[in-house]
Amino acid sequence: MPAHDSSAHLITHALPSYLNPDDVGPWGTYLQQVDRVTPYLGSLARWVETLKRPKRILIVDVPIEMDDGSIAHFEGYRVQHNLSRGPGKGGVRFHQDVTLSEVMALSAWMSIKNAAVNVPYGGAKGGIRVDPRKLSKGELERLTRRYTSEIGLLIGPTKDIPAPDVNTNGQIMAWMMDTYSMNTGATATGVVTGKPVDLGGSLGRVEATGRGVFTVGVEAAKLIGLRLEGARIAVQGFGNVGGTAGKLFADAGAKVVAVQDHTGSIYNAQGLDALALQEHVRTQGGVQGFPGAESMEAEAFWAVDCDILIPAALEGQINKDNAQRIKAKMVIEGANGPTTPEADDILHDKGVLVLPDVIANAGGVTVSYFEWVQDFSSFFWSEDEINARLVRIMQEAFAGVWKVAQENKVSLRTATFIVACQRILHAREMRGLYP
Ligand SMILES: NC(=O)C1=CN([C@@H]2O[C@H](COP(=O)(O)OP(=O)(O)OC[C@H]3O[C@@H](n4cnc5c(N)ncnc54)[C@H](O)[C@@H]3O)[C@@H](O)[C@H]2O)C=CC1
Ligand SMILES: O=C(O)CCC(=O)C(=O)O
Repeated sequence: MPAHDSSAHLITHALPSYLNPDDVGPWGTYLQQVDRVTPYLGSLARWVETLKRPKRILIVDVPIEMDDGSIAHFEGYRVQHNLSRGPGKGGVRFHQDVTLSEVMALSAWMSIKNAAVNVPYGGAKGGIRVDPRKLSKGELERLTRRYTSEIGLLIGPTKDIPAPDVNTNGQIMAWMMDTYSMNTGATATGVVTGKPVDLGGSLGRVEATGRGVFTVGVEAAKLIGLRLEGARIAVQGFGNVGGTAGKLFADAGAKVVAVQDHTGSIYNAQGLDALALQEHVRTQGGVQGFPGAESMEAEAFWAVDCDILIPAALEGQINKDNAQRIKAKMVIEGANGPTTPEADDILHDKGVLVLPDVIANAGGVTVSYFEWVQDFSSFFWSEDEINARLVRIMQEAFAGVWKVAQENKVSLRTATFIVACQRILHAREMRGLYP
């Protein structure tokens, strides 16, 4: 039901019909997170409604010719949640379960994340409801190009800059950059990030999100006295984010004991060879059948004996049904929105430290920012320089959030929202409302 301002003011807060305040999916999770931060926003709280309404939502029909000559239609989205701090920024997801509610939530978490690490962007996200594994390479390219043209009125190097997310990669970004450039008549490398290095991509971007997850994990482990040497790690999702994070923790002396992905769940108490597992996933499409591991039931994964749990797949994976069984001392959210608010409370009561997505997985967009800056200046940095700057930004942002959490006696998630929402709403207040 739309909420009306019952006062005598002319202005109402009636919600647009497409926004459901009782959403039980990712958007609902995000709304609850905003409600939790509102008491800490002081006078900026009067602007908080801005965060509950995406600025722009574009829904597009994406028709393509399939290899068999038939015409298939796919539903695509680009949502710009908030543009107060700069152009929209956020990835594009190709997945069979993509919904508008999900893309809205993902775009909102981008606004929070970009403000939390202080990169000069608003938040945006896109997606197509499609299982890309069912498409040929030609169909995938046609889908990507048609989608890029359809959202072409919103994106651009100074307007909104897409990047990879689930099931999208450097090749998809190359097609997006090429399509946008052809449509506008000039090569525009800065229209997307996460491109191949030969096309204006940045060294270190592929590993950046996982490296950021590792960096905040190391910082938090020091703060709670958790030794990484020999620490047992469980990872859900062994793609770009989970695979890199797992490998970096293993390189630091930890043991990756359990991994779950869309093909199955595997376990080895002595530790899995993370590099070999990455290669297995690359060639076999998933963790199933990895030599030297036993398979386990999907539900048993959540109760596995471990010190650190890294959800790095999809939203809502840690919920009221499995949170109680989690044995880890620390959860590092590589995925966006992997923990529901009920599960957050259960983990808090159990004394499990949760490093929230909006800071823990911000390494990807941080190096995307570096890529965008390098594209504008056509001057490219070394990988060492990129990694050093990434680690510094992640460490400083995390230390700031930790301090706010201690001072206000709130979770790291609410602390990150406090820092980020203050930045976003202060920018809104300073810019004002009128052209
Ligand atoms: N790629 C990036 O730079 C960033 C990604 N993220 C988030 O990290 C998460 C993973 O993204 P990527 O690694 O980029 O995607 P990816 O496509 O490389 O990997 C996704 C992984 O999730 C697994 N997965 C999918 N459905 C699953 C299910 N039902 N159960 C268990 N596992 C499942 C897949 O098997 C795969 O291992 C997403 O939530 C994404 O939004 C966050 C920040 C940046
Ligand atoms: O690199 C980017 O611009 C955004 C990556 C992304 O989609 C995310 O952080 O969730």
